[in-house]
Parts: sequence; structure tokens; C-alpha cells
Amino acid sequence: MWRRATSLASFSPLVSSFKSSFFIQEASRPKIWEMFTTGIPLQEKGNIRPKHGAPFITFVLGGPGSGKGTQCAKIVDTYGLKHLSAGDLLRKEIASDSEYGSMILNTIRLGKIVPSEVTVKLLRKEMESSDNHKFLIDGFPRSEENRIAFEEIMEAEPDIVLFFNCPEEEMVKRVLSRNQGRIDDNLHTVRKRLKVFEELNLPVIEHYAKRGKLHKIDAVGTVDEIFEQVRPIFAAYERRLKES
Ligand SMILES: Nc1ncnc2c1ncn2[C@@H]1O[C@H](COP(=O)(O)OP(=O)(O)OP(=O)(O)O)[C@@H](O)[C@H]1O
Ligand SMILES: O=c1ccn([C@@H]2O[C@H](COP(=O)(O)O)[C@@H](O)[C@H]2O)c(=O)[nH]1
Ligand SMILES: [Mg+2]
Repeated sequence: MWRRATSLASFSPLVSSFKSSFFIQEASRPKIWEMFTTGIPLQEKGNIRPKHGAPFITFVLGGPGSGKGTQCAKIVDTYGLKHLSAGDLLRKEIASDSEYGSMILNTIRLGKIVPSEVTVKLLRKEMESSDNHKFLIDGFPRSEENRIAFEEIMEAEPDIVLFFNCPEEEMVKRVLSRNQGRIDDNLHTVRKRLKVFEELNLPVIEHYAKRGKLHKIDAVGTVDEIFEQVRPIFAAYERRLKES
């Protein structure tokens, strides 16, 4: 299992920004230190091997319907990464009737972004309990606030960032024909999601482009054609991906 010790001191600017944006009643939500610790002392985990000190992290970005989930399935099959779809984790929270379920449902229905501390907490839980330390994080970070929250709390940055670049009309067409019963797969919400993507996700993409981590993929074509652009990106990390 992978776990990084995090310093509470480094949370403080983040915590205050959360306080202004996070609309759950102060009294009814857990304190920050309760949310980001498992409560299990490091030595009791017993499964931390030094060679797993640095996980391999890929962020998978792109607008709604650009094909992130479809390509993630192929990456998992070929390279064995652990797929963590932030959207799927949030939908699971709704289904499990958790305390944040109705807030998450309303946020997704409106095509908006769930507060960072909720999403990062879900990702962190999955990452800490995984025996696979190569992560494919799909549909996250959605905003600069998400990105900063993840990097501060996890004390980690992605090794690579994939951006599936797709024209809007194609994304709308794909979402509207997806047929998986998602509450946000309708014209009204997809228009809102596209706007949120442009306003909040593009700055994240620009950030990683500046840091030389971004791989821009033309997301038009068949699924296999698109995967042929993805394959060499991971092939370059073959040695690291083979480490258990
Ligand atoms: N290259 C492609 N050509 C045509 N259709 C595709 C292609 N890739 C994926 N699709 C289809 O488009 C729809 C959206 O794909 P997918 O769910 O992978 O997108 P996504 O980026 O994960 O979307 P979201 O952000 O909404 O979760 C699905 O029905 C999928 O089968
Ligand atoms: O980090 C995230 C990821 C997702 N959301 C919300 O969920 C929906 C659906 O996400 P998909 O990745 O398309 O499955 C998205 O529109 C957001 O409302 C989020 O808030 N934060
Ligand atoms: Mg998806």
C-alpha cells in the first residue's frame, strides 16, 4: 500500500480557500485533519515497500465525451495501471447514500465541480488502499483548485498528463448517444460542462503544458487509431511500468 505522510501545516492556505468555497455547513462536516488521515499509524500498514515510495501518476484530461474512459480501458489492458475515474467515484458516493451524496448529485446535475476536498479524499482513499502504485486518474483535476489541492495533500505531481483534444460538436454527439443513463448526458448539462471545461480545466492543461508534462492527443478517429497515439507515450515508461 502506498501512503505519504502529509504535513498539516502545508494545508493551511488550502484550508482557508476551501472555507470560502465549500458550502457544506461548517458544523456538520468533519474537520480537515479527520478528512485526510486514515487514522492508521504508518507502521501498522505493514505493506509499504521503499521501492513504492514514488507512485506513477497519470492524469487523463479532456472535455465531456472526448473518450477518456474509453482510452483508459485500453491503457489498463495494455499497461496494467489502476484506473481511478473521479466521476465514477463521485457517482459511487451518490449510490452509497453517503453524507455528501445529495450535494454531489446536485453538482453533477448542474455540470459544476464538486469541492476539491471531497474528490481528493475519495482519490486518496483509493490510492492508499491500492497494491498497484501506477495510477490512471481520469477526469481530474478539473480546475486549478483541484490541482493544487491534490498536489498539496498527496505531496505528489503527475508524471504525465494526457489531454484528449476533441471538437465540441463531436463531444456533444458522443455524450448524447452514450446511453448509459447518466443524469448529465443531456444537451443542457453538456453545454454547461463544456463551458466549465473551457473556463476551469483549460488552465490546468496550460499549467502542465508549461511544465513539459502534457501529451496532446487528437481525439477524433476510431478508438484504435487514437490508442496508437497513446501507446508510445506509455512505451517510453516501459521499465518503470513493469516494476511491481
Ligand atoms: N473514438 C471514438 N469515436 C466514436 N465514439 C467514441 C470514441 N471514443 C469513445 N466513444 C464513445 O463516446 C462516448 C463517450 O466516451 P467516454 O465515456 O469514453 O468519454 P469521456 O471522456 O470519459 O466522457 P465523460 O467526461 O463524460 O465521462 C461513449 O459512448 C464512447 O463509446
Ligand atoms: O474531479 C471531478 C470529476 C467529476 N466531477 C463531476 O462529475 C461529473 C462527471 O464527471 P466525468 O469525469 O465526466 O465522469 C462532472 O461533470 C462534474 O460534475 C467533479 O466535480 N470533479
Ligand atoms: Mg468518463
